[in-house]
Amino acid sequence: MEVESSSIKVNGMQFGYSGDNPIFVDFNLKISPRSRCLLVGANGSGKTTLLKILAGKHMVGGRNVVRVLDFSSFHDTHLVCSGDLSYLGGSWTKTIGSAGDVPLQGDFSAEHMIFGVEGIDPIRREKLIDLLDIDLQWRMHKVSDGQRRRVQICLGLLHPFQVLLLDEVTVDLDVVARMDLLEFFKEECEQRGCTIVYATHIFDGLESWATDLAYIQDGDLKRVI
Ligand SMILES: Nc1ncnc2c1ncn2[C@@H]1O[C@H](COP(=O)(O)OP(=O)(O)OP(=O)(O)O)[C@@H](O)[C@H]1O
Repeated sequence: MEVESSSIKVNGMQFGYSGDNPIFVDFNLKISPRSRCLLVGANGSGKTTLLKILAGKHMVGGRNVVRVLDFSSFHDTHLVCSGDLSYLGGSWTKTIGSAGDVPLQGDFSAEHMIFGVEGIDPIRREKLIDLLDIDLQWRMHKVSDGQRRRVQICLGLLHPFQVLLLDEVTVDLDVVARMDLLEFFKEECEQRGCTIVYATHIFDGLESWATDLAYIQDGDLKRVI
């Protein structure tokens, strides 16, 4: 008998911001382990909203509606606290375990931020600092948007995640950094069996990167490949 396996499963989800019409009505999604899924759709189609729901930032229905690694992404907070589920979005904050949302702007160094995260494999940390070309002496209130973004991405990748949700995070990166990062993501999926969902409007270099493409339109999922 074939055992069904999904890293991400959404079952008949309904969601709208309070007072507004629902964005999703009876929405279903299944993403298998090792997938690199591109999430695409017009502005306002609901990509960010969906990623935030998957990241457990909105309570939607009961425990069985939004499942990540077979847990409820909203109720089972250990998913985020353990680093198994990592979300990198547009805002300049990073959710770090029980510390909650930590701002990424202020008079402190990149080193302070990165080495302040406990329980990290030093080899993985060095690899990410190198990959993202981060100068540990950067002061976070004086760096450029792209430099701050590199630190944010590094923080989001320090724990060896099982599911990674990316919302347009490569937008401030230069071409070389973006390509290196995409290659790193591919290796992570292939070597560690992780799952990545990446919402973007920038398709350069993604032709052979993605294993799945999910297109959202009118609150429905049109799976393309
Ligand atoms: N906090 C909020 N409160 C109320 N409505 C919201 C909120 N955030 C988003 N929306 C609405 O929800 C819909 C989906 O927005 P969302 O940001 O998820 O789209 P998106 O596909 O990520 O768009 P883009 O490609 O422009 O980033 C839009 O109509 C938007 O106006």
